[in-house]
Amino acid sequence: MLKKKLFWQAILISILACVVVTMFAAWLAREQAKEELQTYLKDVAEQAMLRSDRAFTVSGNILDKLDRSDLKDCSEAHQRQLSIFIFKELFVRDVLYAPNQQVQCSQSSRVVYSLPPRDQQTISGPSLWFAFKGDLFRPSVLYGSGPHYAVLNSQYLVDILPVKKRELCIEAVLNNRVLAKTKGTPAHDNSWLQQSKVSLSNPHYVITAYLPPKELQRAWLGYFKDWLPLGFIVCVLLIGIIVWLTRRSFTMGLEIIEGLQLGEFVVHYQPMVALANGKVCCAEALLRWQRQNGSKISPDLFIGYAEENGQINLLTQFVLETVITDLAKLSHLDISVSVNLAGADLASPLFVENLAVLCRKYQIAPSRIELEITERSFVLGQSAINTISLLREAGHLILIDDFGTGYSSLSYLHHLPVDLLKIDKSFVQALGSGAATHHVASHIVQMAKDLGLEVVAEGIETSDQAEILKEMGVEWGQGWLYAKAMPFDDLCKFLQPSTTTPFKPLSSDPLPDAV
Ligand SMILES: Nc1nc2c(ncn2[C@@H]2O[C@@H]3COP(=O)(O)O[C@H]4[C@@H](O)[C@H](n5cnc6c(=O)[nH]c(N)nc65)O[C@@H]4COP(=O)(O)O[C@H]3[C@H]2O)c(=O)[nH]1
Repeated sequence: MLKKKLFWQAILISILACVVVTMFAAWLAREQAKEELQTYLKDVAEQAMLRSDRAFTVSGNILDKLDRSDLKDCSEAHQRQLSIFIFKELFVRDVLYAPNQQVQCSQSSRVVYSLPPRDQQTISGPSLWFAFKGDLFRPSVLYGSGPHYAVLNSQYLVDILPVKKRELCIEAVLNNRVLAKTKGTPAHDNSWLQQSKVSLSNPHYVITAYLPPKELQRAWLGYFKDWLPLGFIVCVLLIGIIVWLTRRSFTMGLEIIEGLQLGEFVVHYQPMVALANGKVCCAEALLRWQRQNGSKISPDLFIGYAEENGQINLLTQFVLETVITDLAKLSHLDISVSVNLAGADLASPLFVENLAVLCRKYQIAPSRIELEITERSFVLGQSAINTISLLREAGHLILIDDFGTGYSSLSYLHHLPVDLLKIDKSFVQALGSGAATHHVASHIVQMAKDLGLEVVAEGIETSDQAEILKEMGVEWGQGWLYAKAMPFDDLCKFLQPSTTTPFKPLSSDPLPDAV
C-alpha cells in the first residue's frame, strides 16, 4: 500500500520537477531573448537618430550656403549650383528656390507655383512639410527657412541596415506626427517590442525601432534550445535523487530488520507521575533508532512505516522483551511500564500468549506492563476488542493513547475494555492558551469521570498546565515538566529519590541526559 503510494508520489514529483525545470529554462530564455532584442532595438534607434541628425544638419548647412550665394536668378549657373549639392548628398532629392513662398525653380525645372502652408516649424527655426509633392515624382520632406528649401528623401531617415537582419520597423515622429517610417510598421502596437531615442537637439523628434512578437519567439527558441541540454541534465539529476530517496524508503523495512539485528534500537523511558504527590508511578517505553552512522530516525517516521509494512510486530516484540528484562532489574520498586501497541499487534493471534510467556519467564506481574492503544485500533473491529479484553483479563491495564485525536465516538466508549484515557498533548498544550481547543481537556476529564476511568495527561510542559489538570481531577501526568524520555540507566538514577521523597518538577532539578 505504502509502496504503491511512494511509487506514484515519486512519479508525480519527478514530473513536477521536470515541469518546473523546463518552465524555469523557458523563462530564462525569454528574459535573455528580450534583453538581446531590446539592446538591438536601442542600437538601431540610436543609429537612425544619428542619421536624422546628420541629414538635417547637412541640409541646414547646404541651404545656408545657397542663401548666402549671389546666384538667385534661376539661371543655368544657379540651377547647376543646386544640382551639385543634390549629387553630393544622397538624401537630398532636389533643392527649390522659393522666395516669398513662390517656387521659381529647382535644379531641373522652372515651373512656378506657390508653396502650400507649412506643416510645422522646428524649434531651431526652419519650416517643415511632411509630404510635399510640388512638381516632384514622389512626396518628400521639404525643409528650410527660405528662400532655398531642401527636398529630402524621408526613407533615408529610417533606412538602417543593422548587421543582424531582422523584421525590423522604424518610425520617425515629429510632434506626434509620423515623418518617416519603414514598410509594415504598426504604429502604436503594444505587442511589438520597442525602443525609442529622443533627439538631443529637438525633444519633439523621436525615433522608435520595433520588432514583431515573432522575432521574440524566434530569439526565445534559440536560447531555449541552448538551455535544453542543461535542463535535461538537471532533470536527470533530480529524478536520480527522487529515485534514490524512494528506493531508500522502499528499503526501510529491510533496514528496520537489519537495525534490530545490529542493536540500533533502544528503549527509552519517560516517567509518569501522580499529580497529587509527584511520585513516579509508571514510565512510558518509547522506541529510539540511532543508525550506526550516527543519524537518528524519528519514531513518527519508522513506526508509521513499520505499521504499514509489517515490521511493527518485530518492533513490539523487541520493546516488550527489553521492557520486561529491564523491569526484572527494578523488582525492588513499585513501578510499571506502559508499552505502545499497534493495530497489527492486536490482530496477531499469538500476541496475548507471547506476552504471557514473557511475563512468566521473567516473573513480572502483568499489572506492571500497561498497554497503550490508540483509538485507531478499535476501528479494527470486534477481534481487536476481544484481544484487548483478553489482555485486560490477564492483568494488564489498558490505556487509550492520544485520546481525542482519533475516531472514538464518545457514546460507545463505555463498551470498550479500557482503564485509563491519555489526553493527547495537543489538548494539554492548548490549556490556558486561548486556543479553540482549550476546553477539550476538561470535557475529556468529565467524560472519563462519568465512565469511571482514570486520566493521564501527556505533554505537560509547564507547572500552570499541571495545576489546571490537577484541579480538573486528572490523576496522572507525563511531560517535559517532569522528565524527557531517557535511557534505562538514567531512569534507574532518576527513580532513586522518588522512592523516598516525592518528585520535584524539572524547573528546579536539572534533567538527566534525556533524549
Ligand atoms: N512536545 C512535547 N512532546 C512530549 C512531551 N512529553 C513527551 N513528548 C513526546 O510525545 C510522544 C508521546 O508518545 P506517543 O503519544 O505514544 O507517540 C509516540 C508513539 O505513537 C510512537 N512510538 C514511540 N515508541 C513506540 C513503540 O515502541 N511502539 C509503538 N507502537 N509506537 C511507538 O511514536 C510517537 C512519537 O514518539 P516520540 O517521538 O518519542 O514522542 C513522544 C514523547 O517524546 C512534552 O512535554 N512535550
